[in-house]
Amino acid sequence: MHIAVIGAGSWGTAITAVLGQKHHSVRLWVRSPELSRQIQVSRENANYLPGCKLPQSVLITPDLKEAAAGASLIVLATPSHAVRQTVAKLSSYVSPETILVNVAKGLELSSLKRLSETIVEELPAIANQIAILSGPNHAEEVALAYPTATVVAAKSRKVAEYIQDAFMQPYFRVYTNPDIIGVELAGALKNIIALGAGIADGLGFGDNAKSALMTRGLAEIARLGISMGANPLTFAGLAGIGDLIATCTSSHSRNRRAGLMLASGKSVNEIQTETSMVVEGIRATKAAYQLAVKQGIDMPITNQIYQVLYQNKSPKDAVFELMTRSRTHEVEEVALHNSSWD
Ligand SMILES: NC(=O)C1=CN([C@@H]2O[C@H](COP(=O)(O)OP(=O)(O)OC[C@H]3O[C@@H](n4cnc5c(N)ncnc54)[C@H](O)[C@@H]3O)[C@@H](O)[C@H]2O)C=CC1
Ligand SMILES: O=C(CO)COP(=O)(O)O
Repeated sequence: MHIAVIGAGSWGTAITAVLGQKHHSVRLWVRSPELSRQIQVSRENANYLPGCKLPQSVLITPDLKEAAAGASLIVLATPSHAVRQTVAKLSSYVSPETILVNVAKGLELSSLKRLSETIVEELPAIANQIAILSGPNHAEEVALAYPTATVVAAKSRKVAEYIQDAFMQPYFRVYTNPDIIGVELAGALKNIIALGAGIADGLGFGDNAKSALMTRGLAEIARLGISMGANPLTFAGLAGIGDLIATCTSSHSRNRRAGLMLASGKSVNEIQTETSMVVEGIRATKAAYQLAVKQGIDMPITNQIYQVLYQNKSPKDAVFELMTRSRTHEVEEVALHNSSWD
């Protein structure tokens, strides 16, 4: 099996280590020729994941053709904003048998499409071989071979199981799920709530606030997801609550860290300038805000974070507005009709 990993940020590098320990033919595409040379020599990506040694067998290259041509499995590990353009460049190296798994978490801002939808548009010939891998997976911990679990979602069970087998390691356990919509939306939208978790921590709130934010955050993620065709149970799984717990509580989370910076009064521009790594939640908040309007779905936390990011609202005012909204039920009206109070 020849595997290409496209993108050498933290996650692409950690995934290359996982796959390189198991497979002989793994190629890593690095956008910057200079960084590619450095990794080739040191076997380590000092810019994005220092300390993670890549096996000698892994080929490191800045040449997309050399990485991807002839690959039976392509792992797409760029940030979400680069997915469409990267896939378009890959199209000449994809064969009718190629399987592609996207590991970026986000939405396309210009179209509000899920990333798998944009990939299918660019690679219609392999539409049924496109999958998503998502879950509570910080690259820093995967690099240390700490026990980790994740989910691969694909239309076809055969494709999902092919990817499951390719990735499975004693420290990296992969589950399958046919719900691409749910897995993909859960991964993209949890980053918004992670910004909120950072804000809550930065303002000095306690466990009650964090717990309420995560629980009600998941409720609005699920509400939007279900309106778009997701399976509600996916949000109770690794890609849903699992990823939300990891990202809202971890010191590794870039989105949570960005939330801390927002609480300290920094603007979005300042945060993006000071952070060399991608903070997906900043774009995801704008996309989800627009999607919620389009779908007619109430997403109060997303709405407040949107105002903090893009309309200069103070985090404290956002918290006050969330806490003093008009009273509501915990469970959706439609579900209340099926439950048992009188
Ligand atoms: N870091 C992590 O632990 C995890 C990250 N992810 C997701 O994986 C995706 C990639 O994240 P990271 O590897 O963490 O990013 P990173 O911030 O560590 O690195 C970003 C990488 O993207 C490259 N890049 C930036 N703009 C590009 C463009 N226009 N075209 C091609 N490449 C470009 C950079 O050169 C760099 O290699 C994100 O969607 C992230 O949410 C998912 C799970 C875990
Ligand atoms: O999705 C991720 C880990 O699963 C990465 O995003 P954060 O760094 O914000 O947690």
